[in-house]
Amino acid sequence: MTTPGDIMTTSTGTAAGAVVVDALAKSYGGPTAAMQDVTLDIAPGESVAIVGASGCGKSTLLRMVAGFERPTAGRVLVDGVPVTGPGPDRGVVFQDYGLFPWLTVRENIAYGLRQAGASRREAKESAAEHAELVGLSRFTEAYPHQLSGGMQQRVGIARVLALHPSVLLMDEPLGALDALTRRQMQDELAAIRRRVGTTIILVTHSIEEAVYLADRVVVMAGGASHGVPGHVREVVPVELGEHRDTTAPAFHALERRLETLVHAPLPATAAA
Ligand SMILES: Nc1ncnc2c1ncn2[C@@H]1O[C@H](COP(=O)(O)OP(=O)(O)OP(=O)(O)O)[C@@H](O)[C@H]1O
Repeated sequence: MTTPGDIMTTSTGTAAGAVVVDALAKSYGGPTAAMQDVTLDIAPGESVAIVGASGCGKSTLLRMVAGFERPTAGRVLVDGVPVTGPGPDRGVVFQDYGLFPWLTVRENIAYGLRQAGASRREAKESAAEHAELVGLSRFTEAYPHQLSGGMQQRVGIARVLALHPSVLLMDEPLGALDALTRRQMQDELAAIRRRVGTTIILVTHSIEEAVYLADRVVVMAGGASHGVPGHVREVVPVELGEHRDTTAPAFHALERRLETLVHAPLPATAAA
């Protein structure tokens, strides 16, 4: 079995985790499509945050990459392979941890591994390694209700990472946490990312979180309820190095630029 620090490769030996979103569209049948013509090229190991006003299609995009929903048009490719449904190459972390309350931390992390065919011993060892990766070595025998929200989400992340996805998809993973825990978990996510090197696509309402964690921030706009299909307004690179200081002037300047982009009005002609 691979360990948390291993770099994943495809069967051709190239680094895994390349995501191509190609002219993606989704309509739920209303007068305006939820999303239209969304194209993104995400490199292996890249961390991309998706931000935008409510209803612009962030979660819809993530669900289509996850394979939970089929696009109306366009396609998603992961390492060159079209996404036709959920798959082990993509791990999904949701806001509501989704842990089994009757299983311990170790059992929760091991569960997916056992389902994927790992032996009891392999699953146990890997669960212990991944509990350590997220700083929960001392809590492997605890049950979810004995843990704080932040700790439960760490279990949720460890459980997904134990399956060694080449792409980690996260929809507001820290949204249910208080501000202080959220900040700690952002540090944790940044550290995990440096260690594991998985491609990350993160949907967040927090511009600060996006600037803190991402290599690029995708700003989406529009949405069915705005009368304009959801679309990519701009993709902004975050060139602030590996260890970021949220109090630095350059950090604030980028936050302000992104806030302005997120809240910019839709073109009058398009919205008409
Ligand atoms: N299952 C569904 N059936 C019908 N409409 C849907 C469905 N899921 C999403 N939509 C619509 O698609 C649009 C995009 O929704 P989505 O949840 O992707 O937006 P979002 O940017 O993630 O929003 P938020 O920031 O509020 O979570 C919205 O207008 C929403 O009402």
